[in-house]
Amino acid sequence: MAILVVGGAGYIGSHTVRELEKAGQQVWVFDNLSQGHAEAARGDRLIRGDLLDRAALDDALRGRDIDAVMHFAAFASVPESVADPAKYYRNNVVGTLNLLDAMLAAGVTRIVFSSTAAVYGVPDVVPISEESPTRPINPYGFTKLAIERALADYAHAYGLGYAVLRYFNACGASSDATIGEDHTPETHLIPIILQVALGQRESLSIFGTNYPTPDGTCIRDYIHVEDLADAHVRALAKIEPGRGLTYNVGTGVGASVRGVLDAALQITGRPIPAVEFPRRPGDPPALVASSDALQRDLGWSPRYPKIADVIASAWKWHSTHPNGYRSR
Ligand SMILES: NC(=O)c1ccc[n+]([C@@H]2O[C@H](COP(=O)([O-])OP(=O)(O)OC[C@H]3O[C@@H](n4cnc5c(N)ncnc54)[C@H](O)[C@@H]3O)[C@@H](O)[C@H]2O)c1
Ligand SMILES: O=c1ccn([C@@H]2O[C@H](COP(=O)(O)OP(=O)(O)O[C@H]3O[C@H](CO)[C@@H](O)[C@H](O)[C@H]3O)[C@@H](O)[C@H]2O)c(=O)[nH]1
Repeated sequence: MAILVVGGAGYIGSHTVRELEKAGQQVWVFDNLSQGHAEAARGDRLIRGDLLDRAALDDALRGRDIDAVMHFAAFASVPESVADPAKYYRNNVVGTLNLLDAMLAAGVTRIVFSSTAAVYGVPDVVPISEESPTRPINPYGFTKLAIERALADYAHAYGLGYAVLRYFNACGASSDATIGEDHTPETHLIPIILQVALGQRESLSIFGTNYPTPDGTCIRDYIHVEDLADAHVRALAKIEPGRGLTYNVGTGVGASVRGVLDAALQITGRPIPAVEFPRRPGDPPALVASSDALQRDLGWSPRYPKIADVIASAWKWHSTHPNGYRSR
């Protein structure tokens, strides 16, 4: 198959490109490099373009016999979406509708879409199954839920086939540590903790210590980026025209902010000072996935179920690339 990976120069997209190539697929990357890195994408297969530019999308999809799209391109920071929702609705919703329309015009009928645990808001029950109510508590989550709805309607009306993957917290790096996480500015917990361990930041700010969790800090389900990539390859193979699949992707095990910090202290053997701060707007107390459906239907299981292994993988990348892709 020929697959257009939109946002394929970014963190999760670039790892999925590798997994697709391992599976023998022909891959093209479409990315505006606003967050992504040319070094993370296959140079000769990188098409520089923007989701908001319909002509660029038409060009990318036509003439390459594209069979399917994997769509990673979005803005993805919860606090930023609270501060600047317009930026999120424009890129994540308008941009994606542009892509769907370009796909229909080019006769491309299969898409895997990066959704998020943020569609659940504050869940009634943890672990969260796909049937849990979707009630986002931040604009980022609403942008992803809006596209989930559009995909269902496009499937019904136009015969689009899709898989929605609701990722929990992506982390880690490729097993050979040649590609990994490099966001500017970095907002994610694990890279920030490792930057403190490397002496690049003075301390970790712990956002909220009075949540209704055992140690008072937020709990998240940290899913390794290669496990996410594997889920994409499996989901793509199951897509059928006019039908939609929706799966959570997580380990089923939660780790608190303090728990992640303790594991990082052990793995790095370095001092990691931490300072307590008030809660960050838009953060639910606990998000942990039930991925039973993904395991049952697609035969998927996480290769990195333990937080210590995830942090060790991230540490291998960050300690060998202290300045991300600029370290080369
Ligand atoms: N990182 C996580 O923990 C996480 C969790 C759940 C869902 N997601 C979703 O997964 C996807 C990928 O996340 P990531 O962490 O790899 O992010 P990322 O920022 O590393 O990758 C996104 C890529 O999309 C590109 N992009 C953004 N807007 C674009 C546009 N208008 N036109 C063309 N390219 C554009 C960026 O340059 C970047 O390369 C996102 O959709 C995100 O919402 C991420
Ligand atoms: O310096 C920091 C950074 C984060 N946190 C906390 O650590 C947890 C994880 O935060 P972060 O790594 O920023 O991820 P989330 O806000 O949980 O969001 C990620 O995970 C979501 C799915 O759960 C995705 O949708 C988002 O795109 C992705 O950024 C949260 O409780 C934060 O409050 C801190 O205490 N200090």
